[in-house]
Amino acid sequence: MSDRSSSGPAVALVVAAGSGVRFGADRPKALVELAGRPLVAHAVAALAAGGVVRAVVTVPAGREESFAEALRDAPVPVDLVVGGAERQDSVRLGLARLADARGPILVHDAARPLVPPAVVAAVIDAVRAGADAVVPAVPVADSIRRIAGRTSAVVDRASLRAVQTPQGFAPQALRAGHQHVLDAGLVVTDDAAACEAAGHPVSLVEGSADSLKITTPADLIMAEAILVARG
Ligand SMILES: Nc1ccn([C@@H]2O[C@H](COP(=O)(O)OP(=O)(O)OP(=O)(O)O)[C@@H](O)[C@H]2O)c(=O)n1
Ligand SMILES: C[C@](O)(CO)[C@H](O)COP(=O)(O)O
Repeated sequence: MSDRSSSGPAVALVVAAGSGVRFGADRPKALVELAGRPLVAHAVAALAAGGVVRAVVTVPAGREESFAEALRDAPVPVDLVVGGAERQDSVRLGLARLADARGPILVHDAARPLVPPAVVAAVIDAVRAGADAVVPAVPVADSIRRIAGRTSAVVDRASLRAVQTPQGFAPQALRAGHQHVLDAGLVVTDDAAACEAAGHPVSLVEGSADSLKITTPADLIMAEAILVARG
């Protein structure tokens, strides 16, 4: 736990520099439109509605203009930073632009456009309350099996959670986590794992089924249905 995490406004690092190979669009996935608006614009608006006052967005090299256009009407100031080869590289590069951040830093996938503001606010509140690293998570719906050679073994899903973003951090914990990952040559799939590898505890708050990650075109259909249901 940290006692230095609440002394500034909450800011966001939105990772949007992926190409979206599994989605297979004619443009970077974060620029794909959901209800006529790019995913990255939905994501920034959702973070702002939850209490974030500024966003750094990582973008693919050479696509700065398209992203600036997509975020022209963003409700908070946005800085664009060219991302890296892997997600963790993009986070590290974006983090360098947030060297002055003193309050909670929320790292969010542009590919999760429909995170409810209440989840964003819960993450911010948990960091302000002193947590180093906070993850929104949801119970696992499927039965789970672990591969064991040529057979497999059931895993008790009651103790498992599926991890979402935005993940919230005390700034020094997030910086230490990504420095550790870089120094040790580790590969992590999310930022809580980076902090954990550096010795910081990770807290959970309740995530939301609405906050699905758009990975394939089928996910976009699901997101459209969620928007219709929201009215
Ligand atoms: N080098 C990378 C890779 C990913 N991301 C971002 O990290 C988030 C989660 O990644 P994912 O959904 O897997 O996106 P892609 O890497 O673009 O997808 P794919 O693996 O299908 O190419 C996305 O918002 C993506 O833009 C990033 O900023 N920089
Ligand atoms: C950060 C993340 O969305 C948490 O579930 C996930 O780890 C991203 O994984 P991906 O392989 O980059 O899609």
